[in-house]
Amino acid sequence: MERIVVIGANHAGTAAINTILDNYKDKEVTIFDSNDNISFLGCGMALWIGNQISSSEGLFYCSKEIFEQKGAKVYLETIVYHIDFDKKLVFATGKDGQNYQTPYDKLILATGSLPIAPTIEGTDLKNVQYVKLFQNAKEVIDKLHDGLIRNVVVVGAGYIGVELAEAFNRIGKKVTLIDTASTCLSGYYDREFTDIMSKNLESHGIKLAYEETVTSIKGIGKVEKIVTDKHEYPADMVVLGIGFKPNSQLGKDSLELFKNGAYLVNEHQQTSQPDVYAIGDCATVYDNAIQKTSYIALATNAVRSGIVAAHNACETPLKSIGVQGSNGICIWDLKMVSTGITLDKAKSLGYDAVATDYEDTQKPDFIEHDNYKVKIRIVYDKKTRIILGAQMCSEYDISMAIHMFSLAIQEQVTIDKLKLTDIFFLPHFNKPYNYVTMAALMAE
Ligand SMILES: Cc1cc2nc3c(=O)[nH]c(=O)nc-3n(C[C@H](O)[C@H](O)[C@H](O)COP(=O)(O)OP(=O)(O)OC[C@H]3O[C@@H](n4cnc5c(N)ncnc54)[C@H](O)[C@@H]3O)c2cc1C
Ligand SMILES: NC(=O)c1ccc[n+]([C@@H]2O[C@H](COP(=O)([O-])OP(=O)(O)OC[C@H]3O[C@@H](n4cnc5c(N)ncnc54)[C@H](O)[C@@H]3O)[C@@H](O)[C@H]2O)c1
Repeated sequence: MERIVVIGANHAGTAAINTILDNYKDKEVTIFDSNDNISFLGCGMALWIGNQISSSEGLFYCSKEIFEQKGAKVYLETIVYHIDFDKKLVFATGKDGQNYQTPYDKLILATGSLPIAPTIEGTDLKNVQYVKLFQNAKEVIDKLHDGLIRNVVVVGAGYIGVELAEAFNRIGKKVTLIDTASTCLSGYYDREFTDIMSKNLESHGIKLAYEETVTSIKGIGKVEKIVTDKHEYPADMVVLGIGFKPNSQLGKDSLELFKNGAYLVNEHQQTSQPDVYAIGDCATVYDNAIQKTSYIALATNAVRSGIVAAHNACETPLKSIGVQGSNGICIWDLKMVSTGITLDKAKSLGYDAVATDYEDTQKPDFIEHDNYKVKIRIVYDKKTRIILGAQMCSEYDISMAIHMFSLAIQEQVTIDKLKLTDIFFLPHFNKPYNYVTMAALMAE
């Protein structure tokens, strides 16, 4: 029986494991994960902290028991500390001290990512929190319950930072949001969109501290304030959300790596050793927007790469079709979605890129209720006309529309082709001259 070992059983690992166990009954699957839980949806953390959901119960969709019922051997709270890639052996130690030396025919690395730690004084103080694991969220919530936390400073105004700033504000904390960049969500949207989010955050009382670099975190035993190159802010809790780095410790000396340290994989999710696959946040993706290998840490990418690796590891050839980094955020009533690259990023990468913008209400004016404004930007290459990215925001749920742009980028569709694309009309949903068509028609 072919032996498949999977290291890491969160989103990427879970997708790979379920695909193997559900489709290939003739495989012996062994799973190691250092954590005591599987499949925690980090996206629920802000909802849980902000009291928008009553408990964390629904934030898991798989378990050790489910894998075991399907026939896998599962070792949780067991750290893999070494892999002998020549002898094809995985070395691990359990919480109880038990040692494992497990041979494999195929190995799937799903070790994910780690939060980036800033190299500043004070990160070891009490109440300086990273927010990645279920345990991190629980610790934050337990501390919030003791009533002594009033001022929360969130460092990093990316997706985690903005979502958590809202969550802390919702439960009555005084929140300061710091970023070195000149705006929030700068990796995902152009300024025309991020300004709307900044206004949204400010209007709810969140203090924005952009273009500031944290120089130290101060306190005696526990955090008391945070110092930047421009100001000081009182802080009873500091949350660090300045991005993820791939966790490629186990294979860094044996496998080829991308410039940020992620395992470099091909379209079959194979690393530089053909029997070793890497998936999710520890691996690269192929970014269709820029037609290059890249790194985009998202649960959706993790799941898809897990499915691809599982089939290939089980001798069913399957190619990854690449990703566009499609993403979304909802802060209070403001929904923002994007895919591909922003105009800023396109220009910085050397594209002769331009954007076409349009703003309108979602539905005809005679629809008097729930008829919100929608703002759209489509970024495209002036020479090739190929769509490079799209951004949308509204109080209306426009999220599904971004998927069309995701597919358009994947398939290298031009802005001109979009002009006359068949988009249906019904007043309950949209206008005959809808904003997607209008934005495309107005392209230079
Ligand atoms: C607060 C928050 C909100 C998020 N919201 C979203 C969202 O809304 N949408 C979205 O698409 N993405 C979101 N993400 C990102 C998403 O969670 C990650 O992209 C996803 O978790 C990646 O999955 P993964 O399985 O590749 O890696 P990870 O989730 O990092 O899992 C890696 C697993 O490997 C195990 N492991 C690591 N090293 C070892 C070892 N040596 N031995 C044994 N086990 C090991 C770890 O215990 C872990 O279980 C969010 C992340 C956070 C933190
Ligand atoms: N809604 C979602 O889809 C969602 C939600 C949460 C997280 N995620 C994903 O999880 C991953 C991690 O999220 P994240 O928010 O940590 O990363 P991110 O890349 O979204 O944001 C990091 C932010 O930190 C800032 N930054 C970097 N160094 C800094 C420093 N020294 N001081 C202050 N600011 C600094 C950056 O300018 C950026 O705004 C991302 O890939 C993200 O897309 C997605």
